[in-house]
Amino acid sequence: MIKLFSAIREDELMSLISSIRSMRGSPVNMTKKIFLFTNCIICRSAFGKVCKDRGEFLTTLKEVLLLAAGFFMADLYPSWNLLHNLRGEKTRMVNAHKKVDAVMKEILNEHIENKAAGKKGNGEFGDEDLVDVLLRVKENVELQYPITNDHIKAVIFDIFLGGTGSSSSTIIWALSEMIKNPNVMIKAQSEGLGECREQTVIDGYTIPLKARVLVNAWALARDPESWDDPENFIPERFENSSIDFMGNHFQFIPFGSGRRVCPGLLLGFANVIHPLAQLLYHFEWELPNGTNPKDLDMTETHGLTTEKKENLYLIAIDYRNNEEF
Ligand code: HEM
Repeated sequence: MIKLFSAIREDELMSLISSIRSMRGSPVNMTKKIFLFTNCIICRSAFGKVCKDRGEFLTTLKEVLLLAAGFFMADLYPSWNLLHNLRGEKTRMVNAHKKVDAVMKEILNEHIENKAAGKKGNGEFGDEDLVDVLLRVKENVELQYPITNDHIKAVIFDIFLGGTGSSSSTIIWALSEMIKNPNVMIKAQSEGLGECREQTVIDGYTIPLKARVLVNAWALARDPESWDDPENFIPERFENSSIDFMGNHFQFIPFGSGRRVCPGLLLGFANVIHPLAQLLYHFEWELPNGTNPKDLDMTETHGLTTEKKENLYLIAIDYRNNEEF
């Protein structure tokens, strides 16, 4: 499946490289470009095409990413109704939900109509896409818990949400770290490139039934007991190391671990590694206005994915203009 989508990745990558090339040395808002890029890959892979009114929908998607994991007083005191809309969060959530639901409904209805008109599948290659498969399962398979259109809309949105920001912010952080650590960039370029089900006691702490447990993956990856010089970007630390990102080594779990491990792990990996390698292969990168890489703002935002707060603007210097992909 991941291989099947490689044609889509290549196509989007080619457009990305050409559009950066066309900027001819002017600053490029890489944050925006890469977010659109990963979203196109996800939409084309899962739903057969990019969605209509994409600009507005992506703004809503960003709002949802922020709202879904922001800090709200009402989470601490859920029975205090007054707190629920203290700073307008509830209104923002309801509005965002309405917009998202309208887009999901449109995707779903289009699939239902195409099916009724006899189309075999809505995938880019004429076969079934994810929504077609879910609709088929809904209609033809006897399930203990039948799925409804609302479930399908929720899955589509999960894919949008899980697949877009996660991959794009990984690329943006990797580019930003490499701008700050030019030796790593040069090296890379020269290489060519839960929820608790039963009461448990862990380490003397009682985890009550149904407690919401959040594993602090950020702290694990920065634990000086597991990592030398953990605050610094030293990708070489993974060379000749048995630790990988598949969820088996608890010092490093960027995709989570266990039964709730990221189901998009392989797709996410493919969506990050190849584009990043191509961006490094085709261009030299500089900060605009002669900014010193050491001064690049690396402030993080709070949200479902940890985005870089300030957009990353870069100047691409085209040094492989005529070479093939
Ligand atoms: C670099 C890219 C990605 C990263 C770093 C990432 C990371 C994660 C993490 C940390 C989780 C939580 C795991 C846990 O709770 O233990 C997760 C869950 C999830 N991810 Fe990803 N992800 C990426 C790409 C994707 C893609 C491409 C998709 C889908 C197309 C996706 C869909 C999901 C979904 C649906 C879940 C929820 C799974 C569940 O709760 O059962 N992710 N991801």
